[in-house]
Amino acid sequence: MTQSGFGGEFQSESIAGSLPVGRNSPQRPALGLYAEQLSGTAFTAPRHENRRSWLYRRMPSAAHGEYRPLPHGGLAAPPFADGLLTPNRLRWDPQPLPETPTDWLDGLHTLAGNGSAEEGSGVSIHLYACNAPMTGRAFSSSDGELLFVPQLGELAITTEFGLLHVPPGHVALVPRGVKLRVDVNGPSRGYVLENHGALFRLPDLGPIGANGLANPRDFEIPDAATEADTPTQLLVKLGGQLWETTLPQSPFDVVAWHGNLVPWRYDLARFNAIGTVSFDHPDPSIFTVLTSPSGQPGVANCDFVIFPPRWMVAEDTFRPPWFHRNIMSEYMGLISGEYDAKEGGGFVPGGGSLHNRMSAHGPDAAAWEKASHAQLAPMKLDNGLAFMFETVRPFRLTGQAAKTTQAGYDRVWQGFPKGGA
Ligand SMILES: O=C(O)Cc1cc(O)ccc1O
Ligand SMILES: [Fe+2]
Repeated sequence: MTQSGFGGEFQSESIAGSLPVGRNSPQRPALGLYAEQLSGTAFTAPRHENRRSWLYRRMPSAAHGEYRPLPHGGLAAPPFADGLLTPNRLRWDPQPLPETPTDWLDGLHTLAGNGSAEEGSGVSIHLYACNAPMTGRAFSSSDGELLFVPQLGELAITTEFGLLHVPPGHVALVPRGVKLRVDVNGPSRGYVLENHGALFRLPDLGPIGANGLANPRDFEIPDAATEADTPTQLLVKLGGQLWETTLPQSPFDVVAWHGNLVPWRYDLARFNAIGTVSFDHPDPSIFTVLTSPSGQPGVANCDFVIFPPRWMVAEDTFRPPWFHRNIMSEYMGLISGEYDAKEGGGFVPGGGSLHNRMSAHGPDAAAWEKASHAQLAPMKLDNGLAFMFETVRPFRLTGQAAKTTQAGYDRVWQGFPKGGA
């Protein structure tokens, strides 16, 4: 990957001279290629929000037959007509890995969602567990951009813009409508956040200054690459429903492209964590990697937040997350290691938890006990990488999610001694 940046103008050509210079749609593009625009925002979106790219390809995407609905079973898009909305604190074990060959798309199911994919608001949370490459098929979602958060196994995501290798500890984003194929080389598991709302961007830094958190130069952009022609089953998701059609050619036939709507990958180890050097536990917004604004100032449709390895130095402070009730809703996952608010077990890599709008949560009794009596020397938290999808709307669960919750999660907040005289 030769280019990096966030939201900038990029360009790539796999054959010299295939990218038009100084224009987008020449009368006859080089090599008999077809010029095609892909928009991520309305044509008339303000310039600082406007995202689109131009693709120069062997066959126009339009050259396909009728789509037919294809049952999948595990996928849905909000609003879920019968989705469970609950104030209960919920937690899930990691999904079991498949025992028979299962590719990424077959191993994908929707856990929760909010807003409306059709209205362009909210998010869906999908989980995947798979062990086989996607062979002879390609997928794209018309419902939203896809943020991949692998937990086990490296993903090789072939996209129309080129190839992304995404091991655990990295994340990747594929824009809405961009065709992709996910290949794996062993048991693989992870999380996918589908953003139905305003496109993810880097948060403003305010008084932090011009540098810090996720720095734009660390977002890596793929190089244009094409594949040999092979008949391909093309699957698109619209409103949670899969549709399929067969192409005589590979959809990964883009010889050159340019624009500011691109897939990228980001190594979470590059995140420059900022924290207190005096006292008190800062709000977790300090760890925002990406934000999708809701339209209301300062309120996110969705924030993608991480809890990376870092030094804890706060004096006279309860250092883990405090007890809280949050107007925003929090889905958390664990990529590796442990999470400092949960010392009592049960929140393990590949698992997840949900604390919906205003649900009381925070340290479990074991974490509270330990942190209340800990010697407050500077201490490196270096065993763990957790993340949070924090949204303005509460999550509704799919049927599959509601059926698979851990029993007895409420018990982690039992056994506190009563304070007061
Ligand atoms: O609930 C959680 O563990 C996530 C979280 C972490 C934190 O440091 C402060 C608030 C918060 O919701
Ligand atoms: Fe929380």
